Amino acid sequence: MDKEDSTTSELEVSEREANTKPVEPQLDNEVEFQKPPHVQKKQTRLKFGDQFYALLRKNWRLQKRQKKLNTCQICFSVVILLWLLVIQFLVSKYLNHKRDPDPTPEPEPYDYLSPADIWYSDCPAGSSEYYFSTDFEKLANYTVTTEEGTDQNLATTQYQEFSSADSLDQTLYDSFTQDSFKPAGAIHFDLLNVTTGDVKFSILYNSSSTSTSGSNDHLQLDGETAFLPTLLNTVMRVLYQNISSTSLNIRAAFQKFPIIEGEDQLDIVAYMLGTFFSILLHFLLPIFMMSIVYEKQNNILNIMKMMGLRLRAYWVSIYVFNYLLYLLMLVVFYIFGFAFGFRFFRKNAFLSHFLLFIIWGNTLIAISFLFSLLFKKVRTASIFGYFGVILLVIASSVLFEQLTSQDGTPDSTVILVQLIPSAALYHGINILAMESRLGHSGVSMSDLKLAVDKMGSVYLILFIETLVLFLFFAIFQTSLKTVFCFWRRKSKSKTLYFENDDELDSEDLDDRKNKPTKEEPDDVHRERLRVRKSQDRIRVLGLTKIFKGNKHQPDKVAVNNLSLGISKGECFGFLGPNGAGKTTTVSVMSGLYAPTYGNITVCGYSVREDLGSIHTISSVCPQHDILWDDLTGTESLQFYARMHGYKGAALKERVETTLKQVGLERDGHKKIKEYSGGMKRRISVGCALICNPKVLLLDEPTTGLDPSSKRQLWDVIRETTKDRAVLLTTHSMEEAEALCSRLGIIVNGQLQTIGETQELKIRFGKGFKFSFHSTEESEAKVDKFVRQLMPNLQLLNSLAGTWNYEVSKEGIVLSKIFEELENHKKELEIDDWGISQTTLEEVFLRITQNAAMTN
Ligand SMILES: Nc1ncnc2c1ncn2[C@@H]1O[C@H](COP(=O)(O)OP(=O)(O)OP(=O)(O)O)[C@@H](O)[C@H]1O
Repeated sequence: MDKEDSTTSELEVSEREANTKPVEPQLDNEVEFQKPPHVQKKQTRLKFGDQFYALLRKNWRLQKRQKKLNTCQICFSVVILLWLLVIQFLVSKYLNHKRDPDPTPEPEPYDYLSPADIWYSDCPAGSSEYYFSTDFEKLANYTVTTEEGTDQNLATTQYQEFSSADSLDQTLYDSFTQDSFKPAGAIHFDLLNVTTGDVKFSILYNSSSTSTSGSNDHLQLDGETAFLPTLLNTVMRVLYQNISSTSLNIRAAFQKFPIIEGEDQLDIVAYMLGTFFSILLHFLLPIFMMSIVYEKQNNILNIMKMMGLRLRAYWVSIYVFNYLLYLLMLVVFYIFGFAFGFRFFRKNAFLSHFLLFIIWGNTLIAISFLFSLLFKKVRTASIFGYFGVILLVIASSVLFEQLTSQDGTPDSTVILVQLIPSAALYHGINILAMESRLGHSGVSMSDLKLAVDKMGSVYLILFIETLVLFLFFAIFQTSLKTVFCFWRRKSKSKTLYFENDDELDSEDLDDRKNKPTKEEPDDVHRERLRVRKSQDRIRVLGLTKIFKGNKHQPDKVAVNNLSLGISKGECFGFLGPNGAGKTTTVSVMSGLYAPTYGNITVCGYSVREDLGSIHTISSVCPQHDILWDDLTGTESLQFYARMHGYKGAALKERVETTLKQVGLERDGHKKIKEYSGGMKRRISVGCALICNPKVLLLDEPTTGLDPSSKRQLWDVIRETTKDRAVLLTTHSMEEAEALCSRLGIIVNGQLQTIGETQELKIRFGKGFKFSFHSTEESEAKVDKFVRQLMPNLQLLNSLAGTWNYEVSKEGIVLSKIFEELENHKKELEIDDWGISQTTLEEVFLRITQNAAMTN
């Protein structure tokens, strides 16, 4: 088995084992890492299922709290359906008219017909069924000669004959009142004299439809009569060819079929459904987009990634959750659609529209995923979403109608327009609306061939489009990035990335493109060499992070060849001015960014290869509070705990412990938006602590806190440092002094110094600060006295009787100074005096100023 295979199978086994318990790292030994990182057994990753479940619960909770939006969602469907109902009602009331029954409509006046009027050479041979009211059967046996001269028998046309005109009329009338077969037309002979050539007949036609199946309910007056030529042509051919008299005397009249009682309605709603249902079914698009963009805008997605979120779990959970929302909307849509009695729902087979809507739900989510990549702000996404949806629906329906309204529009054009998914949806709804409008019986799934002919292409097109949209999204979201990273790693790993630390020696540094631009300080260099051989929990090994620039901006080297190590039980203070590269280092450590060069190992796992393992043992508290306003403190903690595999009693206990740890046990039930700034900071630290990490990254955890909250949080950090490696970035020297055993100061991405706090003060402080306060008259005297006492004294400032000096360490004997000053205090009229060591703040300022001067 090769290395890759063995790693995979071990990973699978450990994932299976971890099914029943939260992911707990097993690394807490005295000697933590026996082997070089790249050959260690991989730690299990956070599980997809746990993350999926945590995300689903979180989304559900947030959705439940959006009461206004939920009500709006439900109401919108109902309002649209009600609106259509009102339109139909108004049209019925004011535009439709009642139809009185007429079982025997009067024929129009008879007229003489000449052959030129009735001879249709291209008339198809009729295969429809016709009714005849007289003894016409004998004519059927005569042959008909077509234009081309081939013989055609009238017998191919089915017919039924009746003994009288009345019985024919009655049968036709009944065929409309009962659900029986409906003929296309009938001939009612008043006179048929074969010998004299006198013929008089009425042609009865069903003006409601050209086909026999189209007039189930009642007759309509606007139908076409395309079948007439067939009928008439057949009869006339027979007459001309078989009546023996040379002078034909034909009189014919048209007569409508009998009319049954009813209403002639204009089914205006059927023509509006395409657009209105489309709007309704697009309505969730902006909501889907906004929820995705919200997490992007507030950096929540990035932080979740830093906390170990697997992108696949994230997108699958959004997909499933949004689809459930869509189904919920569909249920409301169906309930009211059926309740309001829309023909669309009643007449078409359920499967015909359900299938369309089910596929469209997927298409909608795919569109929302893709569009959400375009926006960074919720506001822009919502404006674009709402206006865009209406524009999209109207434009696609107008475009579809314009390009396909002509008779004989080629299929290719219809398919081409449907490349816009909204146009395909519009087309599908329109087909079903037209098939179920008044006078039509809807699409029936029992005639599968017909159903597939009508709707098959729409389903197929939407289905393919959905797959393509998801594919595009996957490419834009991940694949390209993965391919790019893989290619970069391949091409650079040889020279820039050292898998085995033993390969690194000082010469390697010079080989690197990111070699130090100037001689690096001794302490920094010593740390670089130390960390290579160390077993520290965090090992930063020659890390360089370069952000790619663009046309207007050059590349930005945020971190430059940084090496440092942090061991268990150590809280390392990472100091530096704004933009120094602290957050970038933390981000690389937690996997948000890949290192450009160099590497970081956490408990032996490399950020380049074992990020999944790193996320099970490390946690980060970001610089800004990234929490969901509508979740409570407890729910926020539950979310991160679930992501790390905690369930049931273990979850409850862990959340309670953490709430207590950060001093929020009484406020867990409050929503985050009701928290003060300090409480938010504490819950953020809680979110980082909830998974009991081996390595804790705290990025300015106390920024913006009042002194008392700050001290409370310090206690939490101090307590938690005991069995963890903690990296703390801060701008507060007081905080660094209170919490950190070692400090590193970074400026412009380069580590300037590293060491223990006290050591740095001694090293970088010029010595001591001396100050005194005296009466105005004696100031000069005291100044002269102290200058004699401490020859290296340098006046910093004098203000309102207080004089401040700096004095170097050389030649200073503190006990002698104390003695002399106390002895002469009264005589010199000194009210107060003091001597103190240089503060960390001064060290920091000195180092950053030096760095600025040398750069
Ligand atoms: N995604 C990014 N793209 C481009 N440049 C970036 C990006 N993130 C950070 N930078 C740049 O990298 C440099 C280091 O930024 P970083 O946020 O790490 O500094 P910092 O020390 O954390 O500062 P602060 O104390 O203000 O948080 C800055 O110049 C910043 O503008």
